[in-house]
Amino acid sequence: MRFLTAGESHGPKLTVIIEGIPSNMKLSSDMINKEMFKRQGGYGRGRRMQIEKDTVVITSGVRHGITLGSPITIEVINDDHKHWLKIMGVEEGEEMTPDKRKITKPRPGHADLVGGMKYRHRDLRNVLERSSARETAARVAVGAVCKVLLESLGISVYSRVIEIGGARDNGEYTLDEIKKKNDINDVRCIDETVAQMMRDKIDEAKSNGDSIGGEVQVIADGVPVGLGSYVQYDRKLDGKIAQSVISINAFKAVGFGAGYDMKHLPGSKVQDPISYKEGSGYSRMTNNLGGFEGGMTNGMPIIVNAVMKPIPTLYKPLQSVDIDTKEVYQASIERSDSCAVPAASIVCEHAVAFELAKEILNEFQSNDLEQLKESIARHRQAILDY
Ligand SMILES: Cc1cc2nc3c(=O)[nH]c(=O)nc-3n(C[C@H](O)[C@H](O)[C@H](O)COP(=O)(O)O)c2cc1C
Ligand SMILES: C=C(O[C@@H]1CC(C(=O)O)=C[C@@H](OP(=O)(O)O)[C@H]1O)C(=O)O
Repeated sequence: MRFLTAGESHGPKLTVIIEGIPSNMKLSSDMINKEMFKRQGGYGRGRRMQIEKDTVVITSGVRHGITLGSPITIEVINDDHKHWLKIMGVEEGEEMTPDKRKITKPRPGHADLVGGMKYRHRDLRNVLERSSARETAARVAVGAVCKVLLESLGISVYSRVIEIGGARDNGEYTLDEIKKKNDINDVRCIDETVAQMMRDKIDEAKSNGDSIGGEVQVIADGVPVGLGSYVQYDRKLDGKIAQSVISINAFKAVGFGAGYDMKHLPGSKVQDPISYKEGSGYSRMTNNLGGFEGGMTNGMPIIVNAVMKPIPTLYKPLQSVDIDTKEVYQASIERSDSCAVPAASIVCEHAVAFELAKEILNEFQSNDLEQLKESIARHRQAILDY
């Protein structure tokens, strides 16, 4: 399975083509929209999210609510586009007046300056339009399709926010609690007291003209044993997931299970002892490794923790240099998110869902959904019998 997204942040729409989803799977725009809605929300987002109503249109690969096995095309309209017609210059006969409208002031922490140098753009809007995290809406649409597939195979993927700007939810929860409570509030944090501390941190950053980041957690449950492989570096599934997560705008660190804490723990507190029970087979007595051994899933829930940096665009000006005049200036802005960690946790969840679905479709016969289910059921049985 593969996908490609296209579209500028303030262009008419985002488009994504997904190839490789099996035939005969139920799929509707509503199934995707419920995930899109979750990404759009979240405490700390800026005015843009009040303009957009992220709903998808499926324009290929589905008939009468059933996938055909052919490429699925999904479109997400940018409602904000109507305010940017002249600047985007996509209207028939619409002339650009580059001198007035071009962006020559790169924002620190964005792709602006390096992107301009690399693609030889003197108008940095040509970089920022595509480097914007608007693209993550398309990635959630893909992940939503993957989640429908995974659910039909008994695999659930969900996420929550663990920390924002130092306010951390250290609660120990069962998988069931996390699954049930992962959408309880606008910061996606299970502990209500910590959730309020997170909102306060966001408000504080905003009123200081600053921004904050945080940490999210994605969990995947019901994953078959043995996805990924130790035999070649680029077949290790934890590596693929890490790449996918770090490719999300502003994600700077990723860990599995005890992750970053492993640096100060002894081996006896990190490796997960193996147990065996007639009828349910092998298991691990703990899950410090987050469901991976040797780049392969070991049957324990996959636990991915990831850190998002603070939003780079700040109301409090940061120094930069104009690429035309070479003059130093203080970058200021009109609108931006001050924290997008809750929204980004949804993006992360969908990135992991994509990697899992892709790996499964790679590993098992999968032209048609029933064929895939049978193939996975046989595999699960063989693992039990081992
Ligand atoms: C959901 C989401 C929303 C974001 N919103 C903004 C924003 O409003 N303003 C901003 O400057 N950066 C925002 N970002 C982060 C930038 O897109 C990102 O930092 C930038 O493209 C540079 O990429 P890098 O941080 O991965 O190097 C957002 C990221 C995500 C995931
Ligand atoms: C549009 C989205 O996020 C945008 C990501 C973003 C950035 O620089 O990454 C900047 C902001 O856009 P604008 O400059 O239009 O206000 C965010 O709103 C979205 O998440 O759908």
